[in-house]
Amino acid sequence: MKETARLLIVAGGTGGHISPGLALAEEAVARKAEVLFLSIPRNRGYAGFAGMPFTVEFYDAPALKKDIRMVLRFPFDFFRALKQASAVIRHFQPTAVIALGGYPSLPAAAAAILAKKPLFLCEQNAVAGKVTRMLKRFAAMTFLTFGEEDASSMLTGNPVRIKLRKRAAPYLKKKRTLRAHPTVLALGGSQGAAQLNEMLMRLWVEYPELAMRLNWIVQAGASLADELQKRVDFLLQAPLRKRIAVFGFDADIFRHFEKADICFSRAGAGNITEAVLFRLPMILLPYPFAADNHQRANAEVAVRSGAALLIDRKDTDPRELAEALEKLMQKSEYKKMTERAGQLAQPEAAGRILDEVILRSNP
Ligand SMILES: CC(=O)N[C@H]1[C@@H](OP(=O)(O)OP(=O)(O)OC[C@H]2O[C@@H](n3ccc(=O)[nH]c3=O)[C@H](O)[C@@H]2O)O[C@H](CO)[C@@H](O)[C@@H]1O
Repeated sequence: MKETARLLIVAGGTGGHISPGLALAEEAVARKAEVLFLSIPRNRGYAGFAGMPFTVEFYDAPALKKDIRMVLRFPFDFFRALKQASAVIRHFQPTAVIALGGYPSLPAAAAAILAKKPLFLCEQNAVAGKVTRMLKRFAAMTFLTFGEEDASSMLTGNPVRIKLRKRAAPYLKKKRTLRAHPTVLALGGSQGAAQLNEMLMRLWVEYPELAMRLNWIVQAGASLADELQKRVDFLLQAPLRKRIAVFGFDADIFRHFEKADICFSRAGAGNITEAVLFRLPMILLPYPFAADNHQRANAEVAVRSGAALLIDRKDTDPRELAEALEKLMQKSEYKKMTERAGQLAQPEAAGRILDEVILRSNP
């Protein structure tokens, strides 16, 4: 990369958008580019911003909600954010603007188009979000985590932070074999998932023999972990209790990936991207109310690749989970799925995206 590359990276909202944005920013700084990261005030306290080697600024991108007052105010709020983003662009003079999707990207992407700066989009999900659909035709390129490439999009995978790539590298290199007491890592996503917690609780109660053949690490969500722990303590016998570790949220989630043999999780793009980097076969329980049912579409990609089994239900019946676990505990099935998970991994996503951005924006 030439010294003059100046990248404006726009990401806000949940970790699922910000984290790949940070991965791109880190990679760009490692290549000696100048980076300005633009987010929204709600994310001011986001832990991942601490100690980053680039400036983070905030602007007031309005949310696209179905509330009548917000809809009426939207044009004014959007225009204010557009002016703020235009000022940032005038001042920083980026050679390219990379938007990570979601409403926090929209005014800055519009400002980039008006200022005739090359715009690049990253879409994390198998069903493109509203903002990606709106902006795609104006973008120099759209980078996809999942799905089919076309003339205006490239399948690169979802960028992951350098630290995670380093920690996952040994797992991606070596073959996994099924251990005598495999560890299931259950992930509810950044907020936790009550349905997933309850399905596990029922499995432990209704299938105690199966439960005793496994160890369990459960990321239950910050607001849900205490309740799950209380029920574990109250309802389960000591030998099974000892096999279960529950926590709410851990900024260092990767140490749990390092201990796991099987991943049972929601089908967020981040969860899937990270699990396959550790070659973990997955049992996916998509969040049924996600926009355009995108978690189901994400899960289907992993299932078609042979890296995951799907549980598509809104209730907490644990029968399919028990069946999926039994299937994964067959050595040949486990081996096949862990290999397929490794094939889905895209550890070089950030590098590939930056190569393309630099090439097409030609600083
Ligand atoms: C409910 C919903 O609509 N969720 C969406 C949201 O998910 P969300 O923002 O929750 O992000 P993902 O599910 O993609 O990833 C969760 C992230 O949280 C991290 N983590 C999780 C638990 C923990 O204890 N510590 C920790 O650091 C994981 O490492 C991962 O990076 O944005 C994603 C990207 O657009 C979408 O694919 C998801 O469908």
